[in-house]
Amino acid sequence: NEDVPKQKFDYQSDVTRLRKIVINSLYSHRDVFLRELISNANDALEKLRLTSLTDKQVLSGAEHLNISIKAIPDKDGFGQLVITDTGIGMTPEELTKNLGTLAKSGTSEFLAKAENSDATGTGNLIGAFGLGFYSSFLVADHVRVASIAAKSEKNPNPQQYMFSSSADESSFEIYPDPRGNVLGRGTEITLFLKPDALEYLSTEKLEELIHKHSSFASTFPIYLLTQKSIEVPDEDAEKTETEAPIPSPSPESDETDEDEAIVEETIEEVKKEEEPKTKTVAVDEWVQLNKQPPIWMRDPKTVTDEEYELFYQVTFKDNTKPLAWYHFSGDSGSGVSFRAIIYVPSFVPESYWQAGIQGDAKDVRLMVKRVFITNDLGEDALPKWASWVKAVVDAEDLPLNVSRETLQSTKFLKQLKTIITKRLAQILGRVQEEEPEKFKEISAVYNNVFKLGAVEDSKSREKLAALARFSTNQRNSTSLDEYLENRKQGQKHIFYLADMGKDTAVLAKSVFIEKLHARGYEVLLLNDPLDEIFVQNIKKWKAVPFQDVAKAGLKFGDESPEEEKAELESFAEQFKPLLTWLKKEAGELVRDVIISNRLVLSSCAIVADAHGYTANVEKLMSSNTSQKKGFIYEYTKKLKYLEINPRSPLMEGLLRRVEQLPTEEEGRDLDAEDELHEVASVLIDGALVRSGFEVPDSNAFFTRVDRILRRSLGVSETAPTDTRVKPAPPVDPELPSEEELVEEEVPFPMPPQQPEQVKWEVEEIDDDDNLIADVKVETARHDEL
Ligand SMILES: Nc1ncnc2c1ncn2[C@@H]1O[C@H](COP(=O)(O)OP(=O)(O)OP(=O)(O)O)[C@@H](O)[C@H]1O
Repeated sequence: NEDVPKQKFDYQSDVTRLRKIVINSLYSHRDVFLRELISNANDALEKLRLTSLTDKQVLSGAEHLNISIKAIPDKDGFGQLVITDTGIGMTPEELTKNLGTLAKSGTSEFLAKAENSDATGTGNLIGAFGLGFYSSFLVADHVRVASIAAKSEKNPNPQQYMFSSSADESSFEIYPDPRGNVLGRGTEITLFLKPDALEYLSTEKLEELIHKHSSFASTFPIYLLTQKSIEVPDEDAEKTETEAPIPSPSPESDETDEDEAIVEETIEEVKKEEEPKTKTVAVDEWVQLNKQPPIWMRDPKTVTDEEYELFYQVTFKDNTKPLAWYHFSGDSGSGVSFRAIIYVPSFVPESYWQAGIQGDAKDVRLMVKRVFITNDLGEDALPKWASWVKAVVDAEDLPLNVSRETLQSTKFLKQLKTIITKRLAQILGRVQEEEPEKFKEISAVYNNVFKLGAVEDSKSREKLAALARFSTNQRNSTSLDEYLENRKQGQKHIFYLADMGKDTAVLAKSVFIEKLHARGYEVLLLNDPLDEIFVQNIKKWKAVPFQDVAKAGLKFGDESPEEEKAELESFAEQFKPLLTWLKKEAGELVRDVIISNRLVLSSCAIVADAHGYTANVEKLMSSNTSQKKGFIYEYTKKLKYLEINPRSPLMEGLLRRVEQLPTEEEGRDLDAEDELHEVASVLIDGALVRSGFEVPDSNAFFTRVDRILRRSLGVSETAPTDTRVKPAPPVDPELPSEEELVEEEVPFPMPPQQPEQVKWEVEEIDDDDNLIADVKVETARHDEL
């Protein structure tokens, strides 16, 4: 062993940091190591199986595809745990690169968070990050990885190499395995267990862990070496103590029965040769732990909620529980039958909203006859709204050697897109109807996704818009259907007010809805940028059009036109001098000044023309700088009215003052004119602000407000403010030292508690959403396009 030339490598610094976190703060999570190693073994086997579809020679070296786990206690009470797979294996270069560096996205962000949080916090973080191979150091103070890559054209003569590292070293060694190519193909990980981790030598403990966390992790058999006592003839005792071979059947065959046959046969033979004189000996036996067929192949009635959850967590490496799921089988219409489980995760990753409009679905695991093919269905495999979905789909009839490229052009993939989006909308609709409390949790996460989907996906528009929830002036959450149930007689519109970024409590007090609110009408209060886009795309719900209440032309639906007209005309006549004067004062800012029919409390407001921009749309447009410059934008921006409330004492007072202004040139009172000029200016700017618009020059506005305040306080309007300040010190040519730059540490804010799980029973529904009970899954769960 010592003669072999060993090459020493330093770990990449991120790996050193990660190993430190693992070793220092994750004691209570150390069970995860086994799950992580089994998951890596499974990935390696899947890679091998996929490669073998196009290059058969990779299969040489080891006959079967499996994972085996063996505990080896030693005489001093310590011991090793060995996890072996016959997967794709690693070349010495791959050992160095894969195990010595961290190539995950978000690594430094994760490390910084983990280093700043306590053990529990770190535990939560790992679930999202995945420690992978490094979790070995939770239980082992020394790890050895022997690996031999699969034979290929590029590597026709692979050699078995060893990676060796201690938990407390910042370097690792790579060298040819002194035992030679004993593995044939694949990877063997030997954990030299820490003195306080010897519980992992117990087969009961290992069995329990694998059942709990990993029985769904692989479609390949997972074997555990166990010991059982049998009676044997005295002289045969020596023979039976040798280790049994792993009874790996091919995963495509009916493995369960064959396995049992092998074990029983051995016992039978032993029994046949039984002599009267026997003794009890321990024999090694490889027991397959994941004998059940994969979960998606089982009858949904036999799968428990816990099994669905665990399968989700293991398969998609998410330690939170899914909010809902749906398990079904169907026929793609082009003759491909399949089984699938679709999950609604408990969160939408932040990157979802940051990424472009293309739905980059990374978590639809497509299999063909249990063989994993890909989880990359291409960029437009799903509409953006559904691209967060996590699903497994197992197709029966696609050609097995379908490559990713040819796959993308198959009809099946297009149909899969329709199947998944349709089913997803269906699951969500059903939770909404049948489990309102659970739907609340889903809504808290996905409300904007529903709105986005209604805009983007015309096929699912109705279903998704029905799921969207809105705040109103009367309640926190309503669907469009519930809104219509509350519609008043004669009301011909769904009223909404949109102002992105504003709190709904503030919107509820908006000048635009004061009359609607006072009269008891319900108004949707929209404060997300998506909302405006949503209503403009949807336009109507159940034939009732949306009406932006910040626009001219608001109708309640119960007006008597004659009376209203007469009243407005009489006010217009009475306020004519003020309207004319204000129009001159407002200049270019508005098209006209008119008597308002919508104000109750406020004195005035700026209302957009039916074709103009409301404050919200103006904000949306101005965030897009290219649109800002156009002539149409500038023109449309001016399509505004200043509405005044004829019942407001302020307006009445202003009318009187305007009427008192001498019209003749010689009698002009310039001071009074200036003062009124200022009042008008503050009034118009105030109306803009109150209506959500930006004031053209906010400095000038506040200088005027300042002057009016001084006047009302009796302070001199012209007295200057003391504007002296201490000047900055002279230029410093030196950079500040590190001590000078040290800032107070801000503790890392912990994420909120996970929402409670939503249980979902799998039931059969047909395309008209009717429930079909008690029909066998093979025939009943059917998806047709
Ligand atoms: N048993 C194995 N057989 C072949 N390659 C392996 C095996 N275990 C690990 N590797 C390689 O080492 C790399 C690093 O493994 P590690 O577990 O640290 O991260 P990961 O598997 O990529 O991520 P995660 O485990 O979080 O999903 C893997 O991507 C894989 O290429």
